[in-house]
Amino acid sequence: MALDIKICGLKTPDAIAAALTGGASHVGFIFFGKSPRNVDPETAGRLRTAAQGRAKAVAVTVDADDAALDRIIAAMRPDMLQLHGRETPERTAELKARYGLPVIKAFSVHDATDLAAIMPYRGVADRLLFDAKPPKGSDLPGGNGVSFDWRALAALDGDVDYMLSGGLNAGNIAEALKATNAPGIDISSGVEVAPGEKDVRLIAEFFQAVRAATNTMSGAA
Ligand SMILES: O=C(O)c1ccccc1NCC(=O)[C@H](O)[C@H](O)COP(=O)(O)O
Repeated sequence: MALDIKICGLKTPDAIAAALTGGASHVGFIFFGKSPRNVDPETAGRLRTAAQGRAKAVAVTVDADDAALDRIIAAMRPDMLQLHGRETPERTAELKARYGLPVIKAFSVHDATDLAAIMPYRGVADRLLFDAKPPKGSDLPGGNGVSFDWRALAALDGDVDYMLSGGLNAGNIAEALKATNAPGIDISSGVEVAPGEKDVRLIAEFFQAVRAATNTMSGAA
């Protein structure tokens, strides 16, 4: 099965073009005021057109209310919604029904005990995303550029569809894929030169590293 690759926190046409050229399956737009990657819905709506028919455009929100989500959905027309806050299973189901969109639910992980949190979301969220816990003092629930111990995911049932996230970069993606065999990966800070500033060269290098890693793994199988 092909590996899904989400480049998240995109804000410029150049960065989106680099993500699509590299072969991103998903491109993510952040709607969170405190984030250096925050975009307004209208800007995201213009930017996401480049991805039409090439990659899924994901709206990333954090405990957003209906009014904020209505505006995002109307202006951006996302293919998927990513819930990166404390949205309950009930709220997740409600949003899926309200917008008729597939939902990615994010979970923060430190060790295998954190995986118990996913149980009530199974059959509700379409996909899970495992991210590291934010460092102390961070204002951001995601996009912190920190990893968790990937061995925590060894306890997962084989049929859980998820994206591995948190502190990935060209230097560690081979090890991350080897440790987890994740069906999808998600990256933001690892392709930036400063918080919120994507770099087209780093994006290209990340895709190269992913290709090298997956070629090595398929050769070894
Ligand atoms: O990236 C942000 O600024 C952000 C802010 C608020 C909620 C979620 C956010 N990012 C969500 C993502 O999917 C990131 O790609 C993920 O957390 C990984 O980020 P990184 O560790 O920087 O690669």
